[in-house]
Amino acid sequence: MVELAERRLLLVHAHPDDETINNGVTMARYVAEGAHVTLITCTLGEEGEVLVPELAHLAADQTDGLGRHRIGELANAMAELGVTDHRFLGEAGKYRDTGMIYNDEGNADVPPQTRKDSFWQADLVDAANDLVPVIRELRPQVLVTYDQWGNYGHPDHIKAHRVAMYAAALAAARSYREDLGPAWDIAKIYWTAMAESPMREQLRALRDAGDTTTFEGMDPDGPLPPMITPDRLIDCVIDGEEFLDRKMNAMKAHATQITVDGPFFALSNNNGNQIWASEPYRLVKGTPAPDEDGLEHDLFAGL
Ligand SMILES: CC(=O)N[C@H]1[C@@H](O[C@@H]2[C@H](O)[C@H](O)[C@@H](O)[C@H](O)[C@H]2O)O[C@H](CO)[C@@H](O)[C@@H]1O
Ligand SMILES: [Zn+2]
Repeated sequence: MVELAERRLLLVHAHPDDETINNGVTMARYVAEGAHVTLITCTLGEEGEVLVPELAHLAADQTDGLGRHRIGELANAMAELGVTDHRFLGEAGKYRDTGMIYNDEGNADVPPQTRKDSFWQADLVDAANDLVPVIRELRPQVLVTYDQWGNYGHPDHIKAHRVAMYAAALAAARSYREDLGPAWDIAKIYWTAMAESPMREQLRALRDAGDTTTFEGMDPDGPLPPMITPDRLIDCVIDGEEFLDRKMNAMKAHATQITVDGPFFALSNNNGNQIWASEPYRLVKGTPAPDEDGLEHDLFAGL
């Protein structure tokens, strides 16, 4: 078993706010347990919406200052979670937020009007070469990123997945780019996920409470969108009620993106603690080491 102090976790996300939404409890828990937690964020989120009226001028089609502003939001969110090592891929602003241009099931046919400096347009090898030295420097035992569809089809999420998975393979190749540091093979790779039954439970709670707008159109007993993973495909669940407050405060730090009356908080207002205090994962590389319930409850299990 890897000693607590020696445990190193690397997370690769597309925009500021994704890390907290998907893995806030996980990050806070491992920091509290003494692991080294590193977040790589691939873009500044320049094309995001601005939910704070007084900051509307920051929008991409106005002063285009949102990306710089979200650096501060991310720093505040990381302070809430206790994460001290958070970096931008390459450097802050190197890869620009592509914008919300949905892909059907991750097909890479994003419309040509995507900006040339967008993350989606970045050369995959060049972007991976910005991550390989970080992997070889940190030598993490565990990597977390999105699935092949970026979990919900956003092109920056899909690209972050591709860069993370490709960089993990390149970093492990002894003969690849010795100038980028000694090879390092990450033992376990997980894709962050949203599990079916907790989502159905929360949808039921919301609908029972009369909320028909949050996750509009999703029926607790009907078909769910592809972003929701069937329970049988979940390998690990990180629970942490004791870290939920930190996660919710970190979500609030991303004020231009997440409002307390929006869907992310609606569930917490309606007994949604379970959904936000429980973070599911799919193990895509490494040997599973499940507990008696058939699930892992530690990303470092078996190491
Ligand atoms: C969670 C996440 O990935 N957020 C992205 C996403 O934001 C969405 C986008 O602004 C869309 O226009 C809104 O309707 C939706 O509510 C938002 O979640 O895409 C942004 C632009 O690429 C990105 O900055 C943001 O971080
Ligand atoms: Zn995102």
